[in-house]
This record gives sequence, structure tokens and C-alpha cells, in this order.
Amino acid sequence: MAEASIRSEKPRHIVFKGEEELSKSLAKYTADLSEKFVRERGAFTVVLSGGSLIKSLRKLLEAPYVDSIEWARWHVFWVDERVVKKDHPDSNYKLAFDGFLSKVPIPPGHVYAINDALSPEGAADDYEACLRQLVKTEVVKLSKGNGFPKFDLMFLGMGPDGHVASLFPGHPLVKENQRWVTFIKDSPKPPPQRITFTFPVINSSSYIVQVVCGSNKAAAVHNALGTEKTSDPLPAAMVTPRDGELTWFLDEAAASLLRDKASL
Ligand SMILES: O=C1O[C@H](COP(=O)(O)O)[C@@H](O)[C@H](O)[C@H]1O
Repeated sequence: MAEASIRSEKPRHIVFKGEEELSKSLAKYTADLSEKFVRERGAFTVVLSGGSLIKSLRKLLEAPYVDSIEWARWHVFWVDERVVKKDHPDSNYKLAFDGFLSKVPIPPGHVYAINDALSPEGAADDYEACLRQLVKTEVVKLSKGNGFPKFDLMFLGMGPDGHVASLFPGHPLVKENQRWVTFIKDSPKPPPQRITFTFPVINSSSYIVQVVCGSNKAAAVHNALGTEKTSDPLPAAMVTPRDGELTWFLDEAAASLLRDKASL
């Protein structure tokens, strides 16, 4: 198990007056990266979170992006998933399908949902095997430095407790450094059974956006964006891409406890 990584400088953060402005900027940021990766490698690997993130992607469903993005080149994954049936209200797949994926022409074969017939252990193994196959076929890149998969763009949310994906404060899974995908059966946030990417996978991404809105998350934002060294950082503070770019997209409420909170 690795030591928790501790960053030495603050990641870039952008504060928006409200979630409406944030979602417009997030759409442009995403469309620009889609264009770049499709041009460079003919594919764009995108990792979604569950929760409030999906609503913040809604501007991608509007002009000009809905018509200009090369949706057929997108490959979509989940950073974490609840081990429930795909039509269950708690499913991150269902949330994304209903609010986003059903409205854009991404080929169904490019949408990599978990196998919802398996146990948490089985679903994590199965999802990792799927990623290993996609690395072989070069749909997903491999990080040269550490041998973990390297996704083009990863969208992260954050809970009020500072959790990201299904990696919760104080849980031993935050230190997992061998597996690509692992499972949890005692998630403090329901439902208890989930699978999740591990930190080495998250931190191998080329681009990570951490999207956080709301005053109930202000304390965790303040904690995670601080530079104070701690041996027990919040999971959100452990998002430290090794060879990539991290940008926090915050609304004014989430940024309200930061000293540097000038908004766009
Ligand atoms: O349970 C989860 O929570 C986090 C945060 O969700 P939010 O609704 O507070 O934005 C989410 O990022 C994660 O994917 C999800 O499984």
C-alpha cells in the first residue's frame, strides 16, 4: 500500500457565479478536449461520475456542441458504480443514460456499463478485465510511467465529506495501489455495495475536472484545496494527476470558504 500522495501546490480552480455559468464553461472545455483527442488519436475516452455531475453536463446537449462533437468517437466509462441493476434509481448508469447518454449518438458498444448480474467482487474483476482488453486494442491508452490505464478526460464529483468516486475518507481503499478497479461493501453513503476506480487509475488521467457546487461542500473544498500537509488527506485532496492536468470547477457557494474566490 502506498503512502497518501500529498501535493505541494494548489491545483487550478475556477469559480463561477453559479452552476449555470459553470455548466456552459464545462461544455466548452469538454468539446475542446473532444476535438483535440479525436484529431490526435481518433477516439476520446471519457469517464463519468454519478451524482450532481450529470446535470452539469447538460449544455453539451445544446447547440453548438450537440451537433459539432464527434459523438461516434466517444468511449464512456464510470469512475464508480453502485452494484444495483441498471434500471435501479441508485444506478449511476441509469442517471447518466436518462440525463445525457440517451440524448447523444454515442454507439451503444462504446458505453461500458458494469455487469449488473455479478457480485461486487465479480463486477470489479469484470470491469477491470474489460479495461485490460480495451488497453490491448488501444481504445484505452496505457500510462507509460506506471502501467495503469490513462483516460483522456475524467469527470469527478465530490461529496460533502470529501469523497470522490467511491473512495471515502478513512477507508482503506484510498490506499489501494495494485488494482485498477476494486469494490466496497460498506460504503458510508448508500447503497453500500459499489465498485470504483482506484487512485492510481484516477491519477493517471490526462485531464481531470473536479466539479463541485453548493455550500454544503464548501468546508471540504477548503480542506482539499489547502496546501497544509497532512498524513490523512481527504480523498478529494488525493486527486493529484502524475502527468496530467487537474482543474476544479466550483460555483461561488462551494468556493465560499476559499481566500482566492474571484468568480467568472
Ligand atoms: O455516491 C456518489 O457520490 C459522489 C458525489 O455525488 P454528488 O451528488 O454529491 O455530486 C459522486 O461523484 C459519485 O460518482 C457517486 O457514486
